[in-house]
Amino acid sequence: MMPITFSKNVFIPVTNVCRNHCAYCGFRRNASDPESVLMSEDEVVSILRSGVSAGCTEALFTFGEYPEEDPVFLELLNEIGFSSLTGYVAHLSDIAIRLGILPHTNGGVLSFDDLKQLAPKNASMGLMLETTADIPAHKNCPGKEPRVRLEMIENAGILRIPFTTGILIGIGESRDDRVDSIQKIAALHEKYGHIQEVILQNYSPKPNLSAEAAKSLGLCPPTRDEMMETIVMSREILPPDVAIQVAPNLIAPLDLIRYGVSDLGGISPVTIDYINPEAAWPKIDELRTTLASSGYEFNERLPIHPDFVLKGWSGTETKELVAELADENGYRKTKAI
Ligand SMILES: O=c1nc2n(C[C@H](O)[C@H](O)[C@H](O)CO)c3cc(O)ccc3cc-2c(=O)[nH]1
Ligand SMILES: C[C@H]1O[C@@H](n2cnc3c(N)ncnc32)[C@H](O)[C@@H]1O
Ligand code: MET
Ligand code: SF4
Repeated sequence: MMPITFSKNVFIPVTNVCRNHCAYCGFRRNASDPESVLMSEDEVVSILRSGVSAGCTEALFTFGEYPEEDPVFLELLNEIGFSSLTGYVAHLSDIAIRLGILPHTNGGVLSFDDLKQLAPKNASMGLMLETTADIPAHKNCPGKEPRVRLEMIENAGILRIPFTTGILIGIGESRDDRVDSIQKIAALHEKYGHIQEVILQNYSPKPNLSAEAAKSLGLCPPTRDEMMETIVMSREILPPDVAIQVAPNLIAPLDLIRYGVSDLGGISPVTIDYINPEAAWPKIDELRTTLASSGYEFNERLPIHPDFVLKGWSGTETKELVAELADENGYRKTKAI
């Protein structure tokens, strides 16, 4: 039986400033908001060090998309010596690699040149397609245009970046839209072979939007049955080498496995899920015990999936560290005691 996989990560929310205004997002802030954040190098280093001490292999750099479009943010970035957020994230990635933890960047849409700059410093990267439908929740979100997202996923293929994408379920899309989104991902994978996993993420309501407002925008958390149906549909469309991931802090994963879920994503013993801060991480040992009682092995992987480790696809500057952290099958090497 195929093992269920996960990675041990630390979440680094470099900035919550973002040019998009996704209605479902509780993470985003305006640059002028007192709660807006641009993490300092010292803050990032301290999280990276805690991650390394806890045995994590993944530094998940997640942030708002092109916040530099706001002059207030650009000023803050300039003050710390950078002219682009990509430049700053590249610098932080260098530090992560030096400390012994592998970058996986998901900061929304990036231009071809920005992707090219970050690719060598990342074990893998990600961008959720979200949906190919034109939905009210994506009003005022230039970076959530399906065309723009599909183009970046294609660019990642051209650059041979091991890639994570997926769809967000319950944001106003129809069943047919879900099928269309998964078909578009499958078509890109057929062309480039770079999709390592597809996340089926259930929309989870945030306190900054009233239930009424959410409803009027078409936002509605999917039922468990809808999730199962989407897993079955995705498993039929995607080739078997693409893993299907659900987030174990957003949905109980056990009985979803027999429908096709094979990965539980990044789980952190150190940081919270800054995108879904209300949803605590399950304990890795408890998950392992529950899975074992149903006959499943729970194997730790790196942010880059085993097949891609074996194919040697990780960013050039991460290769040495990947070789150090992976075993001969591409999984996380069990540490010598
Ligand atoms: O903790 C989270 N991790 C998220 N991750 C991280 C993910 O769980 C793992 O880090 C990847 O499987 C790589 O190991 C994402 C990664 C992507 O590339 C794209 C989207 C996401 C979304 C989330 C998320 O909402 N919360
Ligand atoms: C990083 C990814 O997090 C997802 N994301 C953003 N907001 C929410 C939410 N309320 N519930 C679940 N997932 C969310 C999006 O799919 C984004 O691309
Ligand atoms: N801003 C990026 C995106 O939506 C990643 C983080 S979302 C909270 O794609
Ligand atoms: S989901 Fe990502 S792109 Fe959308 S507003 Fe939030 S941070 Fe920005």
